[in-house]
Amino acid sequence: MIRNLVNRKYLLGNPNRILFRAISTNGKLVVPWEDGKTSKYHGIWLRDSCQCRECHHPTTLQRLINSSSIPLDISADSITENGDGVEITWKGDHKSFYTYEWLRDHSYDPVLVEPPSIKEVLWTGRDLHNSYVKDPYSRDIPQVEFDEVMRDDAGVGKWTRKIAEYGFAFVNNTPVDEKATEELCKRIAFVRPTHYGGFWKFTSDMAKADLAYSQEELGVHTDGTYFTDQPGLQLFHLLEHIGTGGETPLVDGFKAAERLKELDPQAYTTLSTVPVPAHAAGNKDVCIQPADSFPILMHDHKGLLVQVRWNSDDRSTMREWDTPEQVLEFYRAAKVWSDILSSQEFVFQFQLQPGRPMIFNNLRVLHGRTGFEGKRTMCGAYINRDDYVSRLRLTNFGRKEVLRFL
Ligand SMILES: C[N+](C)(C)CCCC[C@H](N)C(=O)O
Ligand SMILES: O=C(O)CCC(=O)C(=O)O
Repeated sequence: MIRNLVNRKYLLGNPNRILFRAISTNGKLVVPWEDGKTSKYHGIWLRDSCQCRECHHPTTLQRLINSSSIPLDISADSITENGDGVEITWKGDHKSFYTYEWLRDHSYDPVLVEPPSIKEVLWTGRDLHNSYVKDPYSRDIPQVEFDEVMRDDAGVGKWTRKIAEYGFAFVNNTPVDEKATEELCKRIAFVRPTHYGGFWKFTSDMAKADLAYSQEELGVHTDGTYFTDQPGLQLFHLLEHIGTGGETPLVDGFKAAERLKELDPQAYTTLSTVPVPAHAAGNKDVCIQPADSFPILMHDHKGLLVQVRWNSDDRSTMREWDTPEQVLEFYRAAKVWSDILSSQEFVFQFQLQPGRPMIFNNLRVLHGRTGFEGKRTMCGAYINRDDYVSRLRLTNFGRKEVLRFL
């Protein structure tokens, strides 16, 4: 038993029981853990992952060695362990040291430790609507205070956590002006500039050739389906509306996709596979199209739904079909999806208020606008997904915890 490690939160292997075989083409480092699990590591992977100052820049955290210079069948001259980990002396005399904690965190055969994450709280419009109509400031509605967000990173952590859980959040008591709203956005990260500008203010004057700059109704959608890198967050702050209409419907796209999969698995598969082209071409100086046509429901390499890319207005004419039969199936599936998105059960609709901006995850939550009359002025911005998630993790888990899994 490793005395000083017994109370460590990682049940670590008894070093005398490292069943080490010479690291060669087939040899691996094998670490049996106290909890009965056993990790196996390839020699080239270990050498490539050496964390010493020659191989891994201590400040920039970048790799310094040329991975392709490592022999595929690299082997070790010796291996020793101390209470904290394992030292390997490679042929050619380079020494690498791997703490047991690092080995456990980075175990891949099998994966033993998952990085910290925030559990999503999926919702239907009905879940939120009933609370909202009783009290728009109900605890059921994700919201934070402007002052707490502006005050410190704990406030930013609370705000980003709400966005991660619910896909959106209001910010109460925000000064009704562009400057304060832009400063608010920057508490998460720099804004994402596009052909609409960086931090934007817009009204129904067709200043940009896009329906957002009109009084038209906009069905629920995600923005930027025509960008390869769809904007991650979007913030809207209604500065003024003298007139009627202009309500905001929101739908939790992940909850809607869950229902689609239950209701019509074939439709879910169709919308997860058929490539959908998109464009932004109203303004004379741009014709923006993504590097590829992407499906409406996008999954990560583990099959997890991570992005909803749906904007029927911005969808281009679809010319690329696997087979002619796919055409009718796509429109059938899109109708099932659209019916879910517009159903009373799934839509949470409210009127944006000056002083209460709303930010949302544009890769999950769909937004829209009912038609309106009168003078209506909005401001807001996009923020890149990766810049948001970086800020979310650092303010909620702390840098040390986040860096554990690089
Ligand atoms: C937000 N702002 C008014 C600046 C731009 C709106 C862009 C709307 C576009 N049809 C899309 O869905 O991406
Ligand atoms: O005007 C609004 O409330 C929203 C406009 C919109 O949907 C957009 O800018 O994407």
